[in-house]
Amino acid sequence: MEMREHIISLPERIFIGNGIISRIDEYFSELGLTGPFLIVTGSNVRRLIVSKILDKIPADVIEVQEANLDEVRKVEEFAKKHESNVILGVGGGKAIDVAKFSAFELNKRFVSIPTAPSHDGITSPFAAIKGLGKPISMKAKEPTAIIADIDVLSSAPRRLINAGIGDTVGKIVAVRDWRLAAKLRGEYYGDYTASLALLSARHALNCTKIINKDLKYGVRLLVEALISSGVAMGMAGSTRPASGSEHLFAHAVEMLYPEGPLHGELVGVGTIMMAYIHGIKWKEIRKALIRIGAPVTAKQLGVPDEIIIKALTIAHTIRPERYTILGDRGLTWASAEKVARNTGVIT
Ligand SMILES: NC(=O)C1=CN([C@@H]2O[C@H](COP(=O)(O)OP(=O)(O)OC[C@H]3O[C@@H](n4cnc5c(N)ncnc54)[C@H](OP(=O)(O)O)[C@@H]3O)[C@@H](O)[C@H]2O)C=CC1
Ligand SMILES: O=C(CO)COP(=O)(O)O
Ligand SMILES: [Zn+2]
Repeated sequence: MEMREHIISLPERIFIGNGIISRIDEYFSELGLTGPFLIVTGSNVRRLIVSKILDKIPADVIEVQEANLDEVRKVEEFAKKHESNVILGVGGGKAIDVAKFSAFELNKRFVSIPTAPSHDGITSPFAAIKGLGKPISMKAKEPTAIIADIDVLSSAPRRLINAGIGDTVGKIVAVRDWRLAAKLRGEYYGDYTASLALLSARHALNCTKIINKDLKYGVRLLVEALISSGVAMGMAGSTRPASGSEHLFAHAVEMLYPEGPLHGELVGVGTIMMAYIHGIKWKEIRKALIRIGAPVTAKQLGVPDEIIIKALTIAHTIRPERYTILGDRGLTWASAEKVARNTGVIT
């Protein structure tokens, strides 16, 4: 068997616990991280959370609205001008992605401080940046440190927490797609990283039974699942264990309907439909999402039925090199409509 070079990018240190954001100064000196520091964040998170960090360490702050190339360039210019030494991503997936991609391009250290458990980009050395050609993740910098404060993460709006569960249950389909690609196309399949991603999905399903009763414990379980799914991506050297046809559907809707739902909400609904096509436990996944109040229909997503159907028909074109259950030719309009109808996504 030919052994090609395989590089594994993992975080150096993960800090997780209650109220730990106030210990950021200790963590930084433990790791030998010195300023100037640059915080990349969004306007809501700046207002709600960033002052907790500024109380402990001096840092410049820059706000980003979107995870696109213009915002990356803006951050890079600022970082160069202010000679930033460490770039901190503080916020949801977008702020973290812009920070980690800028750190990668500038070869600076990156610290991930998630404020919502809404995505598994917290750990992954990949970033979804718009304007680079395709609406999929690109190689970025692995975090030197992750500071996951459960008090902060569980104070995020419930919709964001539910989105994280949606992003994580998606791994059930992603791993099936990966196995299929290995069988039909001889693609490399990493048993260990696939198992790790599946373990994350199992934790997320379990989380749906706990989170309504014990929010903080549920969020802790979820954050661990998100972190280990990111580790799976870092070990695989690609997003393959964490992204399959359910993500292709989500990316397709994001392209057709940019101001639409959260990433994890779309992945959750995509998982229901792709699990149906795979012939696996789609009803159980749907029930789990309903249990936590996550969207399972086009109406709840706020997306027109036609966009859902259109997205199903174009999903296979987004990443043609990544083989999935959608095959090379994808779904016809009639079959897409049937899938969406039979799974209750449209009525
Ligand atoms: N790199 C990777 O491997 C992965 C990347 N992603 C990417 O991540 C993005 C999705 O991330 P997601 O977090 O859903 O979306 P956003 O980053 O857009 O966050 C959604 C909203 O939540 C707000 N927010 C975040 N934390 C809090 C909080 N504690 N309290 C109140 N509001 C808060 C943000 O505010 P503000 O306006 O301040 O930002 C923003 O308005 C997508 O671009 C997706 O492609 C997803 C999975 C993996
Ligand atoms: O969202 C992701 C994993 O949850 C990343 O996947 P993509 O490579 O499809 O952007
Ligand atoms: Zn995702």
